[in-house]
Amino acid sequence: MKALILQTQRNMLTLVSTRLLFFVGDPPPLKKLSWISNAARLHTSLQCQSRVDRESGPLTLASLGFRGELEPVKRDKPNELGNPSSVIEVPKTKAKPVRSIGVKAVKVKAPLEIDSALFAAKTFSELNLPPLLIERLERVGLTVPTDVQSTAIPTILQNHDVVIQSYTGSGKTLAYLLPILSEVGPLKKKLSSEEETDKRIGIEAVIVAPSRELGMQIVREFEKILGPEDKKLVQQLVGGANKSRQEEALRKNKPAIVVGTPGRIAEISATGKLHTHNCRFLVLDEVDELLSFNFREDMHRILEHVGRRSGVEPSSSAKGPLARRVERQTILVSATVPFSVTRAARSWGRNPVLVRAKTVVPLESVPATGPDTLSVHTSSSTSNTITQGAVESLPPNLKHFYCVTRLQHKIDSLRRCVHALDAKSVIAFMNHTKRLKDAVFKLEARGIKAAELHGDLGKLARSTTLKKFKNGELRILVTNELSARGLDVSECDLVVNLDLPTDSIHYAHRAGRAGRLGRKGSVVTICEDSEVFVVKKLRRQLGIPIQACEFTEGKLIVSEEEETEKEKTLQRQ
Ligand SMILES: Nc1ncnc2c1ncn2[C@@H]1O[C@H](COP(=O)(O)OP(=O)(O)OP(=O)(O)O)[C@@H](O)[C@H]1O
Repeated sequence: MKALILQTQRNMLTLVSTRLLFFVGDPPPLKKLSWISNAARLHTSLQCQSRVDRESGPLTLASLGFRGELEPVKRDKPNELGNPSSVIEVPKTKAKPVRSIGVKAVKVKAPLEIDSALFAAKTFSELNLPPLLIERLERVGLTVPTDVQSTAIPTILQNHDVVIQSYTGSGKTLAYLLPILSEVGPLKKKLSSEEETDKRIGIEAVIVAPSRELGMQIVREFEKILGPEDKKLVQQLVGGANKSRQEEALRKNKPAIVVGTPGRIAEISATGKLHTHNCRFLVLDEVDELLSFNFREDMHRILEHVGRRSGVEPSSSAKGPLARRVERQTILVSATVPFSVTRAARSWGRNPVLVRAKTVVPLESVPATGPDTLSVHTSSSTSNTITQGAVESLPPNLKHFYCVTRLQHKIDSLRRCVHALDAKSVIAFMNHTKRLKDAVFKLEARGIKAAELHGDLGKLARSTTLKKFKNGELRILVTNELSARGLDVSECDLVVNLDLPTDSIHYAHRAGRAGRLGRKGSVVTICEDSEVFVVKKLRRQLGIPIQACEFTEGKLIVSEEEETEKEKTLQRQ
């Protein structure tokens, strides 16, 4: 009996520890228990290290380490950002202190004062980037940073662990890529000879993305700046590609930066062919997606083997390279930052800060409790708070519509929609992979060049289709959730939901494929009559106008909507 009780207690401890590893989601299913017990053992040692000292003062220019030339400008003069004052007042949050095992109770802080003029850089050269890097940026026509870049770059250069949240297509990739290139590789800042002799070996930056397409896109962004002469500094480690060739390239080229998908990075890391103990930067792009259950095991390996968490001393029992690990800077990026990300960032980083467009706030001033998903089935009383992130993830120039049609007429509605809006480059989202082919067939039969893109296709087919779409050889890309995250096709001017997204976060990421970097774009949801209530719920959750429309005689006609009593009541709740 005693043995049975002891065993039960042990099992319970294992489950509790595992939940704390990622601070997200529901407990894993029983079939994962063997992994869980290993993870729990590891976690027990980590838990002791996870308490980090937090500086108690507010985040100021000085705390970010900026020099005199960036001192605050006069308060009463409008600054270059158009703010009435040069100081951004971050409102006091109403969050209560959080108490959860493994996460330190969070104190609500007084309003912060951060100099916004600092983040109003008009050129990349004002951002303290090395001259060689500026030269390369100019060579490819990049001279003016976006808001999120002018905020994130100096913050990352000051070694802060950061969460970068900014709407889709606002340039988050360069926001972390440039500070990395100013510290790693041939374009970096010139170091003193003393520092230069302290040569590091192995990988210095690991960038993780949830899909091959996004991984490859990030690699291309690096290569664009590095040029043919230095492009071997970066190695892609995406799934679906030849693993032996990737391993060979690691051995031969000795890259300093790797970009890949969690599965492939974890796989090669487990073979001992990827040396990441000296890694200084760990970037999780689309972090909220990477925290999903699908990636847990691989992410766990990556988080444990890439450098050492900031503020955590190597454990006394660690031997060999483990004992000599370099402290890493953790950078988490997404247009949507649910509570799971805030919690994870607090646990993995030292004094992490949240960069949101033109502002920087300590993460501890941001609430970290609440549901992690924005399902359209959540009650409307909670939806207001939980969807704040989704609203901020939408590009301001997008127009949102919905049109009602019968299921069998959806493709016809899509054709009319494309013609009425004269859209040149369209991404149409569906939920079921098997139906994509049929939709493409119907579109082609109507004389529209279209192709399908989904995860069941081979790597070559995926990249060929994407290339054709980017080149303008295809007018409509019919796809599933695979393309909702990170895909950057600057010409895309229309996103169509042929099936409804599951929640407002998915709506936001799908919508964000259009209207990139300040361009105009439209999002049209084609739904059945019985689905209109879901669209209205999304509209309420996101706080954006999604107007009812129809397409008649080649024109988009926006209809006036009468709010029913029932809707008004729902809205008041
Ligand atoms: N400062 C800049 N000047 C000109 N173009 C830029 C600049 N910064 C980024 N871009 C371009 O803007 C496009 C969108 O950038 P990026 O893909 O990084 O956006 P994002 O915020 O990561 O979007 P998502 O959330 O959808 O992943 C890219 O084509 C990129 O090359």
